[in-house]
Amino acid sequence: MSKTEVVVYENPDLLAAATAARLVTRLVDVQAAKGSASVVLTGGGTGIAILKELRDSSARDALDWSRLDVYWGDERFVPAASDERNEKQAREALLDHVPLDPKRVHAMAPSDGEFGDDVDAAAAAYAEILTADVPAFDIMLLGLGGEGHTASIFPESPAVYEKERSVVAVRDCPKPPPTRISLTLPAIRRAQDIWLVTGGDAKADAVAQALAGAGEVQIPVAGARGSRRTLWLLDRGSASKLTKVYQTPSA
Ligand SMILES: O=C1O[C@H](COP(=O)(O)O)[C@@H](O)[C@H](O)[C@H]1O
Repeated sequence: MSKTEVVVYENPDLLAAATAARLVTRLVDVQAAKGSASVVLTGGGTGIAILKELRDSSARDALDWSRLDVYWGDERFVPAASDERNEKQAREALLDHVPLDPKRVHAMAPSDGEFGDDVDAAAAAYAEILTADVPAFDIMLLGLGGEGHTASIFPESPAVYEKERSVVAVRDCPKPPPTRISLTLPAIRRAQDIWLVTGGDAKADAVAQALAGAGEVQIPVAGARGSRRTLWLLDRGSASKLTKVYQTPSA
């Protein structure tokens, strides 16, 4: 039976630092148990702050980076060199600073890559990678938007209704850039552990609605559940509209 837990940190810096520490610990445990581990990265302010914290932490050396598979939950479909790309931000924050096996870093294609501007082909290619490689992700990090999107699944958009495909092209996103690639909710639910990481008052309504059991069509993040565990990692701002009292580690 999958568990849902909520941890609230004092501020966004502590949220990022504590999540980085938790991430390296969990990945080391998974590697010890299975030999290798997989992680799905998110873009966004908190997601990238966690990666920077991990880069600056001496604990990162506890992980065997060569036995880690890295995937993304979503990507902005822009040129490879664009600062908007989640992959580029993640590389600068962490991936270029640790000894990963390049063959195990599974980025989604950019708009000037092998599929050119064919976002459907790029999404289908990523789905192929997942079919070949991934029975279940070990840990998936996901952010969320104030209107309830997660990955690039926006409220009431075609992606939120997808039941068959694991990866879809997303067009006309309300948040720029408009064209993206995203895992779907069925693919997200293939993760053992989902960690929903977000900070700031602007996320408070979406967090409260998702945890109160909102429908995933209106609040897509409500549909993000891990098969083993769903862990919400929040700061005081993003948790400010929760009515129940949750675990708050002291600063
Ligand atoms: O565009 C995106 O936004 C969300 C949330 O980002 P934030 O900066 O508001 O925290 C992120 O989860 C997603 O990966 C990204 O593509």
